[in-house]
Amino acid sequence: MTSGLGIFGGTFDPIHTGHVGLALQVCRQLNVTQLRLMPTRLPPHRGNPTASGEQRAAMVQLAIAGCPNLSLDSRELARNRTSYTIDSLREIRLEEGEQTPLFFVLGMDSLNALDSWRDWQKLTDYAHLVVVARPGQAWPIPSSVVGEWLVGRVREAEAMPFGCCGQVIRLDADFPQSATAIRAALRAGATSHDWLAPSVSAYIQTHQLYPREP
Ligand SMILES: Nc1ncnc2c1ncn2[C@@H]1O[C@H](COP(=O)(O)OP(=O)(O)OP(=O)(O)O)[C@@H](O)[C@H]1O
Ligand SMILES: O=C(O)c1ccc[n+]([C@@H]2O[C@H](COP(=O)([O-])O)[C@@H](O)[C@H]2O)c1
Repeated sequence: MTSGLGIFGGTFDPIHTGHVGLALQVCRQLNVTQLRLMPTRLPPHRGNPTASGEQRAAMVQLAIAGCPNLSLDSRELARNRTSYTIDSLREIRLEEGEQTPLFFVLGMDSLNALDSWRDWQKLTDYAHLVVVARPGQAWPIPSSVVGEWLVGRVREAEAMPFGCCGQVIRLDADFPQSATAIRAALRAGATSHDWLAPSVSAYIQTHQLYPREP
C-alpha cells in the first residue's frame, strides 16, 4: 500500500496553530507523508471570509514554512465559484489514481453538519474522512442522519493500515484554537494572538486584515 495523501480543507481566516498542529498529528498517526491545506474560495455554508483568497493562501504558506510534509493546494481558490469538497476530491482522486489512500481532514463541528454538504454520502467514494474532535466535542448522536450513516464506517486511528477510501477515522486531539475567537480578539484591539504563528501575525498587521472595530 502506498503511503497516503492528506487534504485539509478550511476557510483559514486566519490559519492558526491548531490547524497546523492537527495537520501534523494526522501525518504522524496515519502515516501520511504529504498533507495539503486547501483553502476554500467561497465556503458553501457561511458568509464570505474577511481576508481574500490570496491573503488566506499567503497566511497558509507562512504558517507551514518549515513543515516539509505540508503544502498549499490552491485549486479551490482558482475556481471562481462556490467550493464544494466533492468536486475537489473527485479531481484529486483522478490525479492520484486508484491506489493512493486519500484522507480528507475535518473537524467534529463539520462532521455534525455533514448532511448539508453537496453529495455528502459520496465523499467516502473518493477519500477517507478523518474527523478531529475539539476538546469536549461529542460524536454525532446515533439517531441523527449523520449518526446513522456512520454506523459500520468508523475506525479508530490505531486500526491502520487503511485502504484507499471509504472509512471515517476518528482522531482525538486537543486543540482549543478557533479562528472566530482570533478575529474577535483582534477586532477588540489585540495586536496579536497566541494562536497565530508570528509570521502570520505580522502579515495580518501589515495588511490590516481584522482591524479594530470602533
Ligand atoms: N481547534 C480545532 N480542533 C479540531 N478541528 C478544528 C480546529 N479548528 C478548526 N478545525 C476544523 O478545521 C477545518 C477548517 O477550519 P476553519 O478554517 O473553519 O477554522 P475554524 O477555527 O473552525 O474557523 P471559524 O471559527 O472561522 O469557523 C474545519 O473542519 C474545522 O472544524
Ligand atoms: O462541499 C460542501 O458542500 C461543503 C459544505 C461545508 C463545508 N465544506 C468544506 O469544509 C471545510 C471546512 O469548512 P469551514 O467552513 O469550517 O472552514 C472546507 O474545505 C469547506 O469547503 C464543504
